[in-house]
Amino acid sequence: MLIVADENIPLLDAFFGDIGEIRRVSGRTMSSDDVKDADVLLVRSVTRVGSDLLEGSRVRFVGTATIGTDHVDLGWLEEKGIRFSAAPGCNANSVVDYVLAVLSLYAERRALDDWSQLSVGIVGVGNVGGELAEKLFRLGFTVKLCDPPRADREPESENKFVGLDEALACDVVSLHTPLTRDSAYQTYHMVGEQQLAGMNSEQLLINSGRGEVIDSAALGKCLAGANAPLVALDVWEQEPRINPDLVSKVWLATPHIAGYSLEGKVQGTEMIYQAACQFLGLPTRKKAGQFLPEPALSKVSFTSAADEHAAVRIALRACYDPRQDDARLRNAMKKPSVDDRGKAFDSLRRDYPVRRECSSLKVQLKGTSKSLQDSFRAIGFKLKI
Ligand SMILES: NC(=O)c1ccc[n+]([C@@H]2O[C@H](COP(=O)([O-])OP(=O)(O)OC[C@H]3O[C@@H](n4cnc5c(N)ncnc54)[C@H](O)[C@@H]3O)[C@@H](O)[C@H]2O)c1
Ligand SMILES: O=C(O)[C@H](O)[C@H](O)COP(=O)(O)O
Repeated sequence: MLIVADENIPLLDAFFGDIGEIRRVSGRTMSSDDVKDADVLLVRSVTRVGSDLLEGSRVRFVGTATIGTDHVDLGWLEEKGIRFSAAPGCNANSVVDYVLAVLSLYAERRALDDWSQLSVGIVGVGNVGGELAEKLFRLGFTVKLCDPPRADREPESENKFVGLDEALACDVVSLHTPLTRDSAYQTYHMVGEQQLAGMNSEQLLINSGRGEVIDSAALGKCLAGANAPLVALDVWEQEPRINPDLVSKVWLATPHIAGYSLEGKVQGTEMIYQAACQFLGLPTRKKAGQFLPEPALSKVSFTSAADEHAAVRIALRACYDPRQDDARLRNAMKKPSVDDRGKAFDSLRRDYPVRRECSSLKVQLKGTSKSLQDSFRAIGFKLKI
């Protein structure tokens, strides 16, 4: 059996080595020639999967080790009887760590001692947005949830959801929808000129869903004005050839790595391994946990944290600080040509340093209050008291 796989999928040999021969190819440039003899195709989000790639091939199973599926022509696969599986939720905790770290920096920028004074509008309340909401509720934030598909599906939860306008009026707005172009709830350019015009310089807009959910031309114009919101973008239109001018205008710019924790990536591989085994009628013998090493930073200690809010922010950013990724991306954007900048964007992602989730860090607390302990737990840290 031939398995053609994106070379950036971690632990291919460990999970798939005894199932078939593995051919690694570049996900970004994968061609129909690369896959024509394959039985199984394993991708991440940078490979467009549909008739152009697969017509005439032997592929019977396609797995994407990602949450998003906008790169896959699901209708065509179904029509051709090709089994498909994604990895829902695999890196949700990683994205939530990213958003919380951004929030902590924003609270400092606004000189807020207590970050939970901020209201947060979450647009798209699925695996990522739902996990974020849960953590923010536990931390005491005011949270507004916007998810029209769920609001329509769950009429009993009448007061649970708000409209987009109400979510966009919060201090912080975080986008977590899939990219869709042909549904009643289309998200392509969902945040455009009109929505941005309603925001102001006291607000923060975060996008770690898909770049095309924001109209970046409208965003560029808005950011040239005096009353624009602060913006943190992890995802961009036209990746990897993103607009350097937009990078220079946003507050935090990262190269689509919000979901790039080691846990998130390995769980993505594990989930498509499980689905492939089920399709092939094979037993599943391997688990992500077998392959996750002890984190290099496994413990931080606080003895009587005088400033409890600062303690939470310190621990959070000991795990993940988006400013390092921001600096790397800004540096990559100094390359003179579009091609070189695109390559640099992809290199930052391919050579991404090992990053562990907050849940991998043990926080040792001595003489600290119950409310501080609750905050650490809400974020997902393990506690030693
Ligand atoms: N930056 C990253 O590294 C990264 C990592 C993981 C996922 N993502 C992106 O985030 C997206 C969301 O991930 P998820 O795991 O929460 O997906 P999910 O499918 O679990 O949830 C998405 C939610 O968005 C809602 N939604 C759909 N259309 C909407 C609309 N028009 N307005 C408001 N809500 C709408 C859906 O009803 C659903 O509840 C993924 O599709 C992916 O594109 C990015
Ligand atoms: O959809 C996802 O899971 C994320 O966007 C994921 O982190 C994308 O990573 P990539 O496939 O581009 O490596």
